[in-house]
Amino acid sequence: MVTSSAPGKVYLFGEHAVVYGEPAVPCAIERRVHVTATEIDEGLRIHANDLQLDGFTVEYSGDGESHPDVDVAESLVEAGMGYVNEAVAQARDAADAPEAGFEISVEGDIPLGAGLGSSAALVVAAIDAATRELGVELPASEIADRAYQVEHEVQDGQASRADTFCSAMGGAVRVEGDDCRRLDGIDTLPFVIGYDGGAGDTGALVAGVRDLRGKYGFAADTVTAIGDIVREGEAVLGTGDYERLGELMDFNHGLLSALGVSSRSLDSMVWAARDADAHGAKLTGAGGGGCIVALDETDDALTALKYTPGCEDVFRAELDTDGVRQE
Ligand SMILES: Nc1ncnc2c1ncn2[C@@H]1O[C@H](COP(=O)(O)OP(=O)(O)O)[C@@H](O)[C@H]1O
Ligand SMILES: C[C@@](O)(CCOP(=O)(O)O)CC(=O)O
Ligand SMILES: [Mg+2]
Repeated sequence: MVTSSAPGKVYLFGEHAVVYGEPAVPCAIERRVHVTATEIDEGLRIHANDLQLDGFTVEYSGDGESHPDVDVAESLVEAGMGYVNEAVAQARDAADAPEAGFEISVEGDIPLGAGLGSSAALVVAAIDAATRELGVELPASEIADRAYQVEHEVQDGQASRADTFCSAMGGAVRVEGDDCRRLDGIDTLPFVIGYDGGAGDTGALVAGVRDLRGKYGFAADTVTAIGDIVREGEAVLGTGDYERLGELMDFNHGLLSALGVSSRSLDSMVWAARDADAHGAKLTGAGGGGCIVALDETDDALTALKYTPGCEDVFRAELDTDGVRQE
């Protein structure tokens, strides 16, 4: 039996645009998914107590064919099983053990579908735990690559390498197409996260941006402009100039909003943080609902968000310099 964990992330800059080859800077946070893998004779049994959908807590176990008997959209359950099925397929492939059976248990403290990268953390931790259980230790870069293949597959060909690379390596990273690297010397950033209790459909939101980008030249220009913000932002990152970083985060949020991926509750949390004098605030991840990230080393944004209607949870998230690890 092996347990591995991997962190979630926030995007300082660049989500969505990264899908079209612009750079992005995601940062790992100290919220993790833990996956325990135990080799069994054959098949796949999955326990995922965290798969909370519309207030239901679901525990399912399946062999990839059967479905749990729960009153939630089958597509959501299939997606949840899909990530684990594909991660296990990658582990079998990496360990050259095509017939290996597994019991997989998943638990974590990252809200699902909220822009904090729970899917990437799940896949990265699952590949690490399952390969180690088979006696194979993969380098983090290979786990990142295999986890990307999984997200790409499960999300219908719509995924960048950003989430999976960040979760595997930890820290602040920079991803531009296939070029993925860790940014050295970034040990701390004062992240405050506001969560509206909701979730966005990553695939549908990415498809919406893709359609707008195809339809209007100015939408394609907006995607390029997000890339410009990232290029400006990465130059500022090492200086610790939170004022400028915040200004760029605000601009990034405006452009994401123009691309149609914000929501009323995300906007209201962003404005609550700004009104409380955070350096800046933006949605993180696919959007539609879920989380915002603000930059504030005081408790002011934290307190303001606590009293913001529509904000269900607020917490400080430390930058996690550790990526995937065995527990
Ligand atoms: N702890 C978990 N247990 C089961 N499934 C999970 C878990 N964490 C993530 N998932 C899967 O990942 C999906 C969320 O991924 P996604 O929509 O990309 O949002 P995000 O990555 O921002 O959380 C969930 O709907 C579920 O299918
Ligand atoms: C919108 C996107 O840039 C990030 C999605 O992040 P999340 O799954 O919502 O945490 C998609 C991607 O990069 O694969
Ligand atoms: Mg995801």
